[in-house]
Formats: sequence, C-alpha cells, structure tokens
Amino acid sequence: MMAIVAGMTAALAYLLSPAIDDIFVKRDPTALWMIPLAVVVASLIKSGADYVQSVQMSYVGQRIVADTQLKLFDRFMRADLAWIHDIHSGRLISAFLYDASLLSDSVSKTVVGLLRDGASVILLTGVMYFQNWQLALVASIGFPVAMLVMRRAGRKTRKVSTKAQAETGTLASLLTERFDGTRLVKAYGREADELRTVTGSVERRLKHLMKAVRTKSATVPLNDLIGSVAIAGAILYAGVAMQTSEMSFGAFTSFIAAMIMAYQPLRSLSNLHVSLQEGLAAADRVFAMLDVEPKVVDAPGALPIKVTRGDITFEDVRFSYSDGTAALKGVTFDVPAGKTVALVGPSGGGKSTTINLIPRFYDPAGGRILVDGIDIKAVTIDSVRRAMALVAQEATLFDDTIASNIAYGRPGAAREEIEAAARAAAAFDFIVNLPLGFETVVGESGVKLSGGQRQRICIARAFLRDAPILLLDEATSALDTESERQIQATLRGLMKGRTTLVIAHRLSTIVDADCIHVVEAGRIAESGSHDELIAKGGLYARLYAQAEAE
Ligand SMILES: Nc1ncnc2c1ncn2[C@@H]1O[C@H](COP(=O)(O)OP(=O)(O)OP(=O)(O)O)[C@@H](O)[C@H]1O
Repeated sequence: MMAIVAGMTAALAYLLSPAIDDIFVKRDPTALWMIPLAVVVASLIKSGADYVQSVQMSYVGQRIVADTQLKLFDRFMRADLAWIHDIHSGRLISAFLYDASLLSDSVSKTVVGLLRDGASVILLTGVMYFQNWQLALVASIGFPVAMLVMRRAGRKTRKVSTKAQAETGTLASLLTERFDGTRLVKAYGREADELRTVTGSVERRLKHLMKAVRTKSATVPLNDLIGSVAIAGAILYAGVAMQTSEMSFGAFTSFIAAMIMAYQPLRSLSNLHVSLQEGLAAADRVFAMLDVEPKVVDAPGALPIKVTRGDITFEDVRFSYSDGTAALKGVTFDVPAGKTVALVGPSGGGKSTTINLIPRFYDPAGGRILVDGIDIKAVTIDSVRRAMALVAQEATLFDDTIASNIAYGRPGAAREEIEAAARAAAAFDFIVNLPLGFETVVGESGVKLSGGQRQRICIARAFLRDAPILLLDEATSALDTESERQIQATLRGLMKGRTTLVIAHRLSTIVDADCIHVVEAGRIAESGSHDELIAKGGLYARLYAQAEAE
C-alpha cells in the first residue's frame, strides 16, 4: 500500500514534464486529454491507497499497544511478590498505559516513515536524477548537514524523554497513593501540602517534556533552512542550465516539483529519527519490565503434589528480604495433619513472613518447608497453592458482586455452594439483607461494606475453597466481640479435619490451639499448649497477662 502511495506521488511529479512539454510547448491534442486523465487516475489511486494504509497503520499501532499491555499484565501477574512490592504500583500503571502507547506510536511512525516517506523520497530523488543528475547532486548537498542536526537532536530527546517518563511514573505513584489515602489527607488537613507535592511532580514532568519539544521543534526549522539553501542552489544552477538549453522547461518544472514534493517526506523523516528516540526510551522501560524473570519458579520437571494429609514441616528455615532484613533466622516446627498451630509474638517477629513462605510467595534462603513430607520447592507452585486457602489480614475484595468475590477461589461454584459458604462464615444474614443480596457490587476494594463484613466474605471465600490447609492471618481482627464469637464457632467447624496455621494478636482466640509457637526476632522463643506456656511463665505468659489487662 505504501509503495503505491509513494509510486503515485512520484508519478504525479513525473507527469508534469510531459504535461508542460507536450501540451504547452508541442501543443499535442492527444496529450491534452491523456495527461489530465492520467493525473486524475494517479490521484485516485493515491487517495485510495492513502486511506487503506492509514487505517492499516493505526490498526498495527493499536495492536502493538494491546499486545504490549497484555504481555506486561501477564508479567505483572506472574512476577514475584518481592518484585511487585519493590516497584510502586504507579510505575507499573504508567508503563502499562503511557510507555506502551509511546512505544507503539513510535513504531508505527517509524514504519510509515521508513516505508512511505522513505520510498517517496527515493522515487522522487529518482525523478530528479532522471531529469538532470548534476542538478540533483547540487540539491543533495544539504543532506549530510541535516543528518548531523538530526543525530544530535535525537540523542538529546532520548535523554530528556527518559527523564519525563520516570517523572510520569512518579506522578502516577503519587496519584494512586493520594487517592487511596484521601481519608488520611482530609483527616489531617493536608490538602494544600498534597497539592504542592503533586505540583512539583507535574511541573518537573512539564519541564522535561518541554525540553523534548524544544529540541524537536528546533530540528524542523533548522533542516528547513538547510533545505531552502539547497533549493536556492538548485534553482540557480537550473536557471543557468536552461539558458544554455541543456534542459527543457518541462524537465525543469518536473525537477522542481519532485524536489518540492520530496521536501515534505524528507521533513517527516528528519522528525522521525527524533521521535524514534522517544519510543526507544519507552521501549527500554517496557522491555526492562518484560525481561524480569521471576525467581520463585517451578523446578525443572517438577510434578504436582497431591496433598492428602496436609501436614507442614519447617526445617531450620531462614529468610531475608531484599533490603537485607533478616526476618527468619532458623525456624523449625511442625503442623501435624488436621491440627491447629498458632503463631504469636511481638510485632515484627516474623509471623507473617512464616505464613507467606508456605504458598511460596517467597522461597526460603536456607532450610526446607515440607508438605506431606515433600519439599515444596520440588513440586509445582500451582499444586501447592491449590492445597491451601488463605485469609489475609487486609480482607481483599475486588469491585465485583459478593457472589463473585466469594467464588474467587473456586470459579464456577454453584449458587448453593456460595450460599452455604456464606452461612458458614456467618455472612449470609447481612448479605441477604442488602438490596441486591449476593449480586451487590462491593465497590472499589469493598468500600461499600464494613470491615467486619469484608472479613466475613473473605472467610466465606476460604470456606468455599475447601482446601486441606488453612492459613489464617489475623483472620478475626476486624470483627467485634459478638461476630468474633460467631466466627470462632464457624472457624472451629472449618478447621476440623484441616491443617491450620493461624496468626492472631488476640491471644484469647487461640487458647484452644493444639500448639502455640511464640515467634520473636525471627526465631521460635517458646512452644507448647496454652496451659503449658502459662505455667512456664515466659514471654507468652507475659503477653497473655498484658492482653488480659487491656
Ligand atoms: N516486604 C518487606 N520488605 C522488607 N522487610 C520486611 C518486609 N515485610 C516484613 N519485613 C520485615 O521483616 C520482619 C518480620 O516481619 P513480619 O511481617 O513477618 O512480622 P510479624 O510478626 O508478622 O509482625 P506483625 O505482628 O506486626 O504483623 C520485620 O522486621 C519487618 O520489618
């Protein structure tokens, strides 16, 4: 298609030569209607091809955006938790929305530019050389100078656009955080300060963008100037050539027309190099993200684990976060199949870290974790995760119906199963009292529900999952005493026959646990049943006395 556009552009320039020589100079009657007809036909073909090509190119561009976005999202979903936590979600969003389009813009511009403008320039230059090669040579003198200007501008653009893109990421991070924390901002009256912070970022971004704009804007007039000098030189040379009648008037006109027509695509080509640099900077960022390989992966040839009993064993497990925080310094314990083991201890001791290692959100740096006697690193991650249900501290819900949120861990569950899970989690009554019942959409992160309601939906989700291993992280912390009692009763039902590892701050909720481990500073300080630990009079006894006093 682009070859047709370029070919027809060159044909139109070429047609000027016979038009002038045959019609005006020779006064040929056939040429009088043949040439206008040829002009109309060439224009028609060019217009049609132009339309098809611009639609095709837009499609290619948008397809690239869509494909890049899908690849990025897939990568984000498979990425290690550690990586996701290290990068602010705003940066991920800006790569997804902004960099992906910048990249495709640049690719489609480059393809169109190189193919259509490049072909036009080559063909039009061909016409110029065909009409008069010496003249064409004169017209080309500006070319190397223009190339130099472009290269410098390109380098500069790449540098500033990298800075602008980084600032876009920062801005996106700032915005997502401020929107999430609107209540905090209002409660502490920090609106004006937040505006100042965002203003700083917006202004810095504008500054970098304007630097890129200035560089781009300077390239075109500079090259225009070089171009006009070349055109002036060619006209001067051609005028002399005409006087010595080396060149017909038609050939001269055709030459000038080709030169003027070549001018626009040449201009676009020079711009192209500059905007290509912008795209390359975006590509750097997108590919850097696509290239990050997750570290928590299936071992080669790993087979799925079929969890039958569901016992968990920690053998001298050590773990440090990427910033060097040693969170676990050799943890050994057992959760026998079907039993309930509780982790308690001071804040920051390593309880959540311990639980996060079981679904392999992170891999231990030393030691082993076994499920049913098999090292979980030797089997597929998917099969390990399928054997467990997690109820996390933050009660995560998506902006969807209550039914879909409950069924998240088991897509395709029947309505009766969802309702049974809701009943088991003491959530059924409040759900059916909502105007739309199970079809109620919960709002972003579940804002339309109370903290306790959110928690109960998460517990219902775990019920429906019906997995042999249950990981409860502060499962009842968001509940009032009454619903906590209800939940305790239902949880006991859920725990029956399952292996449960539970973290609780309210020590009263875990007095029935088969074994309690007190985790302090990355180690297990003491273990035993509630009564044993109280009798021992150690850290647990102190924590319990403190909790009772509150
Ligand atoms: N993503 C992280 N990056 C770096 N360090 C972390 C990260 N998460 C936790 N830590 C650190 O690891 C240690 C153990 O944290 P962990 O969350 O496991 O404690 P916890 O016992 O669950 O605490 P809490 O009862 O307050 O929830 C702490 O020193 C904490 O600062």
